[in-house]
This record gives sequence, structure tokens and C-alpha cells, in this order.
Amino acid sequence: MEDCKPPVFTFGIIADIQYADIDDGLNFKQTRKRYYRNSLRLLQKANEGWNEEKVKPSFILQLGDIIDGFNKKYDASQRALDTVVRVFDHSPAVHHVWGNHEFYNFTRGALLSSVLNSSTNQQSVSDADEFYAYHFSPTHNFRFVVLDAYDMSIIGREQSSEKYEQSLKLLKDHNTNEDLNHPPVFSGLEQRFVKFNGGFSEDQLKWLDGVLSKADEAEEKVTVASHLPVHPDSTDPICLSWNYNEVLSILQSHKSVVCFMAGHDHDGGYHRDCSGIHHLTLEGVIETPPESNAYGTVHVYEDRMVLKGNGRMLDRVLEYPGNL
Ligand SMILES: Nc1ccn([C@@H]2O[C@H](COP(=O)(O)OP(=O)(O)OC[C@H](O)CO)[C@@H](O)[C@H]2O)c(=O)n1
Repeated sequence: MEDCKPPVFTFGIIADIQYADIDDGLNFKQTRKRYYRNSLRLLQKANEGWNEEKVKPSFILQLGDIIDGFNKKYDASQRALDTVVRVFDHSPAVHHVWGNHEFYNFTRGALLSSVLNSSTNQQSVSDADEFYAYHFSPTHNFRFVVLDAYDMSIIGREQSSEKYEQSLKLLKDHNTNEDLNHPPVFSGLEQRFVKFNGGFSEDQLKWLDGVLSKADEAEEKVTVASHLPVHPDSTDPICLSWNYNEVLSILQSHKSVVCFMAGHDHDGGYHRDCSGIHHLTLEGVIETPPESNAYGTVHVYEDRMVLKGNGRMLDRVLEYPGNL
């Protein structure tokens, strides 16, 4: 994995921290332990690791669910967010992706005016009906796009909004359960039609297509990030975005796209698709035992990215599609 040439730059990655000052618990299916307090300690260790890197990360990509929905129940949302964000104090810039747990704790309006809106000074988002998506270029030839996977959703959207109404219709067309958090089937892709997932609006898809067209022209290498995975082979299908197929066909129609990063499925996953795009679903900190960890540093080179994983996050060499 070692390379004689230094990378062009590096960046840190971490997902599903889901911090809460509560005792350990289990996931909904009772199959995985959740370490709510210890997730903060693992984030601190990740931060120490990034600070010790020879080439310090230019930024950290936080893939969503930074605090757990349980905070809302204890009226502790702001306190938990302040606690987690304080750990990042001495880090480089942090790019925050929004997941379902952001919306269990805060309204869209509150998120837009919070520290979790990292689009400030980028191409910014102005009102709560809009989607939270932006792009940035840390250095010449490389671009990152942050997507809003809950743009079409019944969590985080005002019940009076058109997006809520359309999302509820779509969800109910596919899921007839009274509790929409329960999947409509026990296996297969239809499982994704649950309330804790969401989708991308037509406007957001159009915007993404435009950003990627410009990146193609500029011959950039683009990494796209969202809380929800968009390739069925990179995740348990229950965690897929509702309209994953639409995003996927846009990504695959642009030569600039090299990698798609997501969280949500705490077991993690990886798949290289037919266009050579790497779909990386990051292991969640919340379900990582205290003696391990789940974060990485990505070393970006002209011809590939090298992920150096820690704990249960594996090392990976991500060659760019042109080098297939
Ligand atoms: N089968 C299920 C799963 C979940 N719920 C309820 O939905 C809410 C969110 O669940 P949670 O497990 O906390 O969501 P995560 O984002 O941490 O994880 C995503 C997937 O679960 C991973 O597989 C919560 O209120 C659950 O109680 C449900 O009702 N039925």
C-alpha cells in the first residue's frame, strides 16, 4: 500500500457516529450492539489518527447520522451535537452529509442554519424546500459532490409541502404496512421502500447531471457522497435510496465519476460497477466495538485513490475508471 510518491492530497472519512449520552443498546432487529457513548471516543481516536498522518487530511467527509435520534427523546439534540462537533474543533474543514438521524433531531430549517450546513461559502442552499447539495474542489482536477438523500422523504419535510405529499404517495404505492418503517417484503430490492430511507428529487438529479457535465469537460475526477447507497451490490437492499437507479444511470453516464461514498448500512459494503465506479459504503461507528474503530484516510493520487482503513474499515485501492 505504501507509495514512494506523496499523494496529491488526503481526506478523512467516517460514517454513522450516532452519538448519544445513553447506555449501549441494540439495533431494531436486535442483531447488532450499538455503543452510543463510546462512539464519541472512537471519533476522538479517529481525529488523533488523522492528526498523525504524514500528509494531513485537507478535509473530513462525515457521511451522516452524526448524532442518534434518541437524543430527541431526552431533549439532548443540541447538547449532543455540540459535544460531537467539539471533537472536530482542531480538524481541517468537515463536510457534513445529512442522514435520517439528522432529521430525527432537527428540522431542515434548523439544519440549514447549523454547523451541519457545510455548504456555507460553497454553492449554498437558501431555503428549506430546496435540497442540501453542493460541490467543492479541494485542488485542481478533483471535485467532490455532497448529495441530499432525504430530498424526497417523509422525514424532514413539512407535512404541508409538495415534496412530503409526493414522497408519502411513492412510499405507500410500494409499502402497505401501517408502520412505514417496516419493509414491504422480507427480501429483494423492494425492501428499500421504508420511511427511514428517501430519494432524490428531479431538480436535484438535474443539478447533479449539470455539475458532472462540467466536471467531464474539465477532465476532473469526481467523488459523490450521500447518506444512502445507490448500488444494490454495495449494501443490504433495505438501506438503498428509493430511486437509486436514477442516480446510478446519471453517475454512469459521466466519465468524471470515480467513486460514490455512502453510510447508513452499518455493516459496510463495496462494489465496483460496470462503468468502473467504486461504490463504497462505510462501516458505521455506532456498531463498532470499543476496542476497534471505523474510519479511514483516503490518499488521492493522479491515477487512483488508496483508502487506508482503521479497525473494521478495510484498506482498498480504488483505481480510476479510465485505468480499467
Ligand atoms: N426494520 C425496522 C428498522 C428500523 N425501524 C425504526 O426506524 C427508525 C430508524 O431505525 P435505525 O435502525 O435507528 O436507523 P439507522 O439509520 O441507524 O439504521 C438504518 C438501518 O436500520 C440499517 O439496517 C427507528 O425509529 C427504528 O425503530 C423500524 O421501525 N423497523
